[in-house]
This record gives sequence, C-alpha cells and structure tokens, in this order.
Amino acid sequence: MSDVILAFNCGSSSLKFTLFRLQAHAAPAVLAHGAVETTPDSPRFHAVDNTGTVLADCTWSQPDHTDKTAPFSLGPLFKWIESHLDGGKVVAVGHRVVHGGPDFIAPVRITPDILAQLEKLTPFAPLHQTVTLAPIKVIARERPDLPQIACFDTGFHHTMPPLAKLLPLPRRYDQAGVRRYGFHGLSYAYISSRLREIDPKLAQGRTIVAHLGSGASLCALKNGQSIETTMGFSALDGLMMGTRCGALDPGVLLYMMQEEGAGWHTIVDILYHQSGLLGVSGLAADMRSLREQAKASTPQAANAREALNLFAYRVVQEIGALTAILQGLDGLVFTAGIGENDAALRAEVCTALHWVGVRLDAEANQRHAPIISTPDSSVIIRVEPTNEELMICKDVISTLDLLAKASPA
Ligand SMILES: Nc1ncnc2c1ncn2[C@@H]1O[C@H](COP(=O)(O)OP(=O)(O)O)[C@@H](O)[C@H]1O
Ligand SMILES: CC(=O)OP(=O)(O)O
Ligand SMILES: [Mg+2]
Repeated sequence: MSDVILAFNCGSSSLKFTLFRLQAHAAPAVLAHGAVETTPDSPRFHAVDNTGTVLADCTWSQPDHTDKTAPFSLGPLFKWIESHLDGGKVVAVGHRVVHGGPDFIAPVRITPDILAQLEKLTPFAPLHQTVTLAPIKVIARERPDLPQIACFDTGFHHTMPPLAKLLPLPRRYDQAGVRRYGFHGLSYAYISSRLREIDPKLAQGRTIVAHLGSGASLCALKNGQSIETTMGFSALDGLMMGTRCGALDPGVLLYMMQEEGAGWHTIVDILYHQSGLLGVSGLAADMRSLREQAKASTPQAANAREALNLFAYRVVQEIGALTAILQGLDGLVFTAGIGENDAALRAEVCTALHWVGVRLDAEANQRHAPIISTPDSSVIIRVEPTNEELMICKDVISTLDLLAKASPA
C-alpha cells in the first residue's frame, strides 16, 4: 500500500492541491493535482492526473461552519482522494503558510501551540495568513490524527543580510517584528534547487528570479541564496501585481486617510484588491484577459495597454535595483503564470535590459524554450516552471523523516 502526501498551496480564491506518492529510491510521483474554489458562490472542484486527463470537474455544496476562520469542509476532498488512491493512504499534509514571522524559518509540524503562534502573525499578512491557515484548521477539526506541516513562504529569505531586512523606521518597530521578510520563498527555493540541477555554473552566480503570477516579486540569488527581494514586510510591496499596487509612496496612504477619510478596511481593499493591473486598466486583473482586451481600439483598451506597460516598467525598474545589489547579472529566470507564459512581457523586459548585455532569442522566447537568450548574451535568460507543491512535499518528507518508511518505486 503506497503512502501519499497531500500538498496544499492556498491562494485567496482557491485551494490548489497536489497528491504525491512517496517512493523509496525516486522523487515523489505526482498522482493528481487540482483546486477547490472556496468562494461561497463557486465551490467548484477540479482535478487532473499527471498527464492532464480530467479526473473531476464538478461543484460542491459547502456546509456552513460556525468557525468563520475555517468556514468550509474538506470532507468531500478527502473522500474523493481516498476513492482515487487504489488502496493508498494520505499519511501527511503539507501547507504553504505565507508568513513565518521572525521565528519560523524551517518547516514545522503543526501543533495547537504552533497554530496559535502562526495566528498571532496574522496582522503581518492579514489576508494571506488567514487564508493559508484555514485548511490547517479544517483538517485539524476533521482529521485530527493526520500530521500537518507548515512550510513558510518567508523562510527562504532568512539569508538576506540584516541591512536588507531593516526598515528605516524607529527601532521599536524592528523589535516588534516590523521588518522586511520577503515572500514566494517556496517558489524561489524550488528554482534555486532546479538551477543546481540544470545549470550548476549559473546556480553559483548572480541570478534574478522573476516570480510573476497573480502575486509577483523578484528575488536576487547569489550562489543560490536570497540576498534581496522586492516584497518586504508584506505581500503588498515591490512589483505591481494583478490587484495589488506594489511599492507605494506612504504619502498616498496619508492622502487617502486625510482627504477621503479612509479607514483600515477601505485601505486594505484598495491596496490588495482594487489596484495593480485591475486598478490601472479598470478592466481585469488577469494578464491573459488584459492582453486580449488591449487589442481593441476603445479608450478602455488604451488603459489596458498602459496597465501592461506599467507592469513591465516596474519589473525593469526593480531588476535594475537588484542588479545593483548583486553587482552584476549572470542570469534571469522567468517563472509563475505570467513569467512562464507571457512571451510579450518577457520580450519587453529583455529589450529594456539591453544595457546589461541581455540579448533575447525572439524565436525561442515565442515557444517558451527553457533558454531564451542568444549565445552572445552576457546574461542567460531562462523560462522555468515553478513547483511550490514539490517543495512542500519534500519539506513534509524531511520533517517527518518519511523516506525511511516509503515503499520502492
Ligand atoms: N498564456 C498566458 N499568457 C499570459 N498570461 C498568462 C497565461 N497563463 C496564465 N497567465 C497569467 O498568470 C497569472 C496567474 O499566475 P499564477 O502563477 O497561476 O498565479 P497565482 O498562483 O498567484 O494564482 C494570471 O495573470 C494569468 O493571466
Ligand atoms: C505572497 C503572495 O503574494 O502570494 P500569492 O502570489 O499566492 O498571492
Ligand atoms: Mg502562486
């Protein structure tokens, strides 16, 4: 009977999951992956196997739960998993937890005490932390005997030098944990380990990884370790995103408060949900949809084009800053939904980086090839799919020392 690990990668509107089968002498094998939409109006469940064949596509009615911080059930998901495991058994669950605060760097087994400590970090990432802790609470309620491991999005950036973590505020804020942490660490940890496999020389050099998804950030890697990143204290900082503003003059917040009487809830909603590509275009947060709408000759399409241009401009601007911190650039890796799929964005960014010695192979870029720079480019440009779920699975295996017990492949 095979042991299976369930990895959750929880976002604001969906719970993505991947099921891995443990193998004694091989990498974990993907059995299925999918998503549960947890918004009340669309409790949709979708799953495919490792070849992309659809295994499930249906809606689930969700019973109401009194615990408003974990208001859904994962019973139907576990039932579905168990009916598709051929006698296999889920032995542990790993979760991407967005904020580990100053103390949580390595993955940790969740106990009631650890959960309480993670909840205390909610003010650091009010939306993400609540959302990523919700499935942990649901499973603790519905499957109390199942070991659960928290894997932190902030953990990978603990190697940033102290100066990169310090905010220019009165000292008491740093003492209260108000400092720069960085996010998307599971994605960067995966890309860093992947580079060691596919390009060991580059892995030892100076590389910027561009994780461009709904949330977006850049990470400066030196010899495989994070030395700087564009997100800081919260997942609002840095690049412009789908609905988030990215770095913003704090004077704008003062203006909103003073001139519009905006309170915490209004400001959270504007900065997290109404800004970024959505705010500037007035049309959509989703890059693919915006690219389509930008083709029209309407005034709204002009706004869409400006939103796309600003997105690229911010990426170029922040790559410039990270290149200065790295004191040069050997590699640039594009990853996540936009980074992996949007050839136009990559082309715009690379054209603007001509001064650093970036030379793009336009044909390779169009077909999303693994290497999209020309041989004479002084910077190697790569497109590499991220795999946060595999990192979560590996963290679960090492934390619980599961490999010793795994059956052969
Ligand atoms: N073929 C594509 N071309 C351009 N953008 C794409 C494509 N496929 C996905 N995207 C964009 O990727 C983004 C989502 O990225 P993803 O990494 O899945 O984000 P998240 O995990 O944060 O939800 C969306 O803006 C989506 O439009
Ligand atoms: C930290 C963060 O921004 O995560 P996501 O990209 O999933 O929103
Ligand atoms: Mg993501």
